[in-house]
Amino acid sequence: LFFHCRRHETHRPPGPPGLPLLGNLHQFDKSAPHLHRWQLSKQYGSLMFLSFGTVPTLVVSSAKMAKEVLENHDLEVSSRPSLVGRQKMSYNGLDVAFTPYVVKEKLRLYPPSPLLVPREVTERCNIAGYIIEPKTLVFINAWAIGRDTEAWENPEEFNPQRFLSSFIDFKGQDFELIPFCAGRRSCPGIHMGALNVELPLTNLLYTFDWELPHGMKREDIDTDIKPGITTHKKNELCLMAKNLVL
Ligand code: HEM
Repeated sequence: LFFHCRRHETHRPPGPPGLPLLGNLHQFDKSAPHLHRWQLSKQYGSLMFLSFGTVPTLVVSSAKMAKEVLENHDLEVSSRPSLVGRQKMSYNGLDVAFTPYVVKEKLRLYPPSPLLVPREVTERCNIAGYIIEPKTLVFINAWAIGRDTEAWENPEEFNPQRFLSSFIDFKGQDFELIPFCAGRRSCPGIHMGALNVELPLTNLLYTFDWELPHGMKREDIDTDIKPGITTHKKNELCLMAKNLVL
């Protein structure tokens, strides 16, 4: 078994060294895994190898590599590990502001599921020259891809206007914006999900004028998120609804 593992190690993408049996589990940051893996990917590259105990894991952190995995290797990387079967998805997008551009910008910077839903490799495949073995878990880090400096200008800036002069959409064709992922296992509820964000939000904004509570300034609004599989605001945003438009 030892030699078997060593032989495959030479074909693996780069990644932080791990401990015997534990792999990289001891380095696992439960509170913000997408941030931790994004930081690691800056050191080890946008196709990075981790071991969670005995489970081999790939982390994809750039638009280019997401295209390679989800388009060129869509078939081999389209299974699901059984552990995620009952994960709940969140459709709460009510912390975003107006118009589809803003929805897109929100989905870029705060994807509802930052590490998307893990996949499992079923067939041995070559990704970017590396040999990836069956049973490897694949995480596509949508959080990192939304901040990919090769794909986005000033990626950390919340600037919905960037979509006014661009055709980039979240339908799974443009790999720099994949909150619903892409390929044959992408979200079948994409249209319902997007409408559930856009319609309530549009109605709320059309019907009321909104103000910050007395004494609160724009700069006081924080965008921190709670640790978890899906994105929830850490601190609630309280707004005052005024002037009902009849
Ligand atoms: C803003 C709302 C939503 C977001 C961001 C979202 C995101 C996702 C993501 C990232 C995946 C994994 C896709 C992949 O691995 O390629 C997924 C899968 C899935 N989603 Fe959604 N989703 C949303 C709403 C919905 C809704 C409204 C439904 C159903 C009415 C739905 C049903 C599903 C199902 C059944 C899968 C599993 C598909 C498969 O494994 O083949 N989603 N979703």
